[in-house]
Amino acid sequence: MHTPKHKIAVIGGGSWATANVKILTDNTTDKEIFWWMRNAGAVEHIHKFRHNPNYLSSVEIGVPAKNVSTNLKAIIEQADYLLLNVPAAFLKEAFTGITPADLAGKKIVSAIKGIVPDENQIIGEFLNQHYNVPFSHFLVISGPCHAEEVALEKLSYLTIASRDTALAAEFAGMFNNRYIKTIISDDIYGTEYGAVLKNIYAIASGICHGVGYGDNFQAVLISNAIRELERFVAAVHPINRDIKESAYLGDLLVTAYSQFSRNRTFGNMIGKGYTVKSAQLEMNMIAEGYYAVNCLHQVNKQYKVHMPICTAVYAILYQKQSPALEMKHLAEELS
Ligand SMILES: NC(=O)C1=CN([C@@H]2O[C@H](COP(=O)(O)OP(=O)(O)OC[C@H]3O[C@@H](n4cnc5c(N)ncnc54)[C@H](OP(=O)(O)O)[C@@H]3O)[C@@H](O)[C@H]2O)C=CC1
Ligand SMILES: O=C(CO)COP(=O)(O)O
Repeated sequence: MHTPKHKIAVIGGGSWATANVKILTDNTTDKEIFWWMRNAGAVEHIHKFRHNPNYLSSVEIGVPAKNVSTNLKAIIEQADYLLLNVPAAFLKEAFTGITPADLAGKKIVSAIKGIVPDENQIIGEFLNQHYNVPFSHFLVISGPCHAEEVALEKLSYLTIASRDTALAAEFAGMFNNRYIKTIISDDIYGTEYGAVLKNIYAIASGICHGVGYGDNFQAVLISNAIRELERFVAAVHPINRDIKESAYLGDLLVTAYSQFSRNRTFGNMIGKGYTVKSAQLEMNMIAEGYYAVNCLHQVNKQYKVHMPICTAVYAILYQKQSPALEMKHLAEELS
């Protein structure tokens, strides 16, 4: 019987997990794909109809039915690579019952763009400290890429970062395909934090739009956002990086401007006067920046970086400050 060279388990059942299953399937190198999600009804639907009923439902699923399951431990056991797509706020819950021994020797790729609440850790730090995952086995996937455009096979560029760039290149070889190009990086901290921050700036962008600012102001907001992002990642992990690369600036631009962005959509609703709860219910998808801005507020107590945009978003979402007034104050600070 043929034994595939690599076995990759996609963990999570939302839009990005579904897009990643498609990307991996459309790469034709020798590998076996497994897929875990918590929703038993969705698993049953995929077994029968080969489509995820709840997210990117047009995508045909090429993973064999026997490899799609709600049993996380069993899925992890069979794989050598785990590709994490569970929103950061629910990662601890998803990993209930999983031990460091279960993850021993696994190579773990995070496609999550968030911070684990309460721990206030990005995913690499969280897995390292709570599950003994060595950084040499940890990779990050990021860059400007919306799941909806993957479903349409629109050309996209994703950055794969790891301290071990040979490992990043190995994974890239199983991931790139005719519409996905991959870029290799060794900047895991900058890549993770850059993705976390751009979600918060996309919320700010949506709020500005919601309260009535136009394209002219939004351009100034985003110019300031990239400088704020650069200051923060330089404080956390000072290396020589070009902030104009697509994993940083590119992801900020797509999220701040795209019609597909969950974070921008959420911010727009807040700007228009929705409460956080009603905006979340209306969207039915996860805006990571909402959780992240609270965690970042805690993390930045240590670094004390000047972050007026994050501070304004925090004040609006967590201190019930008026979006219009906060944006008016922020506008006085921008240049
Ligand atoms: N969508 C995109 O284009 C991209 C997303 N990402 C990142 O991927 C990650 C996943 O986001 P995405 O796929 O978009 O999310 P979606 O909003 O599409 O899906 C949300 C996922 O979270 C699960 N979920 C919701 N509530 C809970 C809960 N209380 N406990 C456990 N799980 C829950 C849902 O499970 P269920 O369906 O069972 O409720 C579903 O699988 C995020 O970090 C995001 O930033 C990164 C790049 C692009
Ligand atoms: O990370 C993304 C695009 O690169 C997705 O952003 P949203 O979660 O705001 O849709």
